[in-house]
Amino acid sequence: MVAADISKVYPKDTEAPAGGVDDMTRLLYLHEPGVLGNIKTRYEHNQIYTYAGNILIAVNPFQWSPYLYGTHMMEQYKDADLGELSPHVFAIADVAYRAMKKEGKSNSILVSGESGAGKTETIMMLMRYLAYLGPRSGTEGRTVEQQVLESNPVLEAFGNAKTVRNNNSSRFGKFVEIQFDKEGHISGAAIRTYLLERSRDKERYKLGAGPKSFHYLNQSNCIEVDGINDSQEYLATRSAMYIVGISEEEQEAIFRVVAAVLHIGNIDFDEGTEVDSSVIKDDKSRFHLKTASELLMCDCDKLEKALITRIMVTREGVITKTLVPELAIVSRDGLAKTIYSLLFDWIVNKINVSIGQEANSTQSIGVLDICGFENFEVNSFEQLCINYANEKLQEYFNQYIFKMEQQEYTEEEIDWSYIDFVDNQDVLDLIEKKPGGVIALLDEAWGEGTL
Ligand SMILES: Nc1ncnc2c1ncn2[C@@H]1O[C@H](COP(=O)(O)OP(=O)(O)OP(=O)(O)O)[C@@H](O)[C@H]1O
Repeated sequence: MVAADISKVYPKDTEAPAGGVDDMTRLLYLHEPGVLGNIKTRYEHNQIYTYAGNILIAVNPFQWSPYLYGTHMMEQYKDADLGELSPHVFAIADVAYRAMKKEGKSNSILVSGESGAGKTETIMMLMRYLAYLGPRSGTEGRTVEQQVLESNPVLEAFGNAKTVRNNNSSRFGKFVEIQFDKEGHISGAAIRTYLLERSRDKERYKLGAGPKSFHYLNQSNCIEVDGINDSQEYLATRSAMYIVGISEEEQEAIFRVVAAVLHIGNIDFDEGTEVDSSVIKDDKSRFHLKTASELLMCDCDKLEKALITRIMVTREGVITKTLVPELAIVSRDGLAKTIYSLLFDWIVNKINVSIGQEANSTQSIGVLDICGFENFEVNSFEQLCINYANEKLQEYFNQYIFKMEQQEYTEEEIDWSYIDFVDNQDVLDLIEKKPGGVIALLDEAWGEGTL
């Protein structure tokens, strides 16, 4: 028996159906325990999807159910109104597709959730269903949906990493735009990526010493992952690269760049003889510097200079400043990250050329895959960017779901009780508002050369 203050107890709907309700708006009491309880009840009845109005909540079942996503299911959801059948990801795609056709306007579906929640799988289902609704007309061979799906292994090979939560976690945001012609048939697709997390936990590329010997790979002490066979993954990546049209020569260049990034990470510095300066630490570091420059086909001396100095543009003119070893490391890591993300952008561009983007497309359905909020023990600039992006999405959600709806009720003089929601305007002001906002402070630090 527990004694509790009545004001702190949430009421329970004693007459709620045993299997829960398929739309949260039908809950008698709409509070957090009620919402979570409903999701749990449904999950126990093998229902992983639940609506909250026109938003779909999905619980990752971690077990495959072919029945749930088969052609038979697709046939049922085609042209069915939202809410007519059990909640399903196909229903969301169907609404977006029909609205696009009816209004002749593009639509977007936002898929959000924390790492491992099932975003990537959900997006695959959305694409399969859209390809089912509007197959590309008059073309032979692979469908756009197939091509977009085939590009996944390549994107994953360069954009994913193992995290504590997910062995194959996407470390980038993705916006897949499926383009349609006037008849509603798929006419092309484009993949846009953003917010790539660039921090990453063999003889031709001088990688003989193995992953343990590379600073960028040995930080986590996790070199092998159960159930993942690196040589098989490598072969799969190579064949996926051929499929998306990356030639043998280009693949060779890609691996050269990746190897160069690893070698750059192993260049260490010592204090130089001049004040606030640094030099390449020893022969080992010099070997990595030389190998990196060979792989990148650039001048070794110029690469060295780029690492241990910084060029600053001031009102008085351009100044070359030497860097202390700690700052040379920052500059080294910055260079490695930039090279890696440019490589990733290049690969994405290559994939888009191969899929065939329609330049004059007027209607499309975009599917946005974005990591949910992140809060690690040590958070970096990348977490700030991800969390800021999520705050912006939350603002959009608040704007559309709460503020506008409530405004409409007021205007139409409908009797309603105000729903309390957490307005995140303060957080956004903190980041955006000038002066004093985080962005303004970062700008200033950048200008002064302290960043
Ligand atoms: N609808 C589903 N049915 C069955 N299994 C699923 C489903 N959704 C996700 N999973 C399982 O959960 C795993 C993680 O899902 P997924 O990779 O889609 O997560 P994510 O949200 O994209 O993660 P991250 O943000 O870290 O990339 C998948 O590899 C798959 O095994």
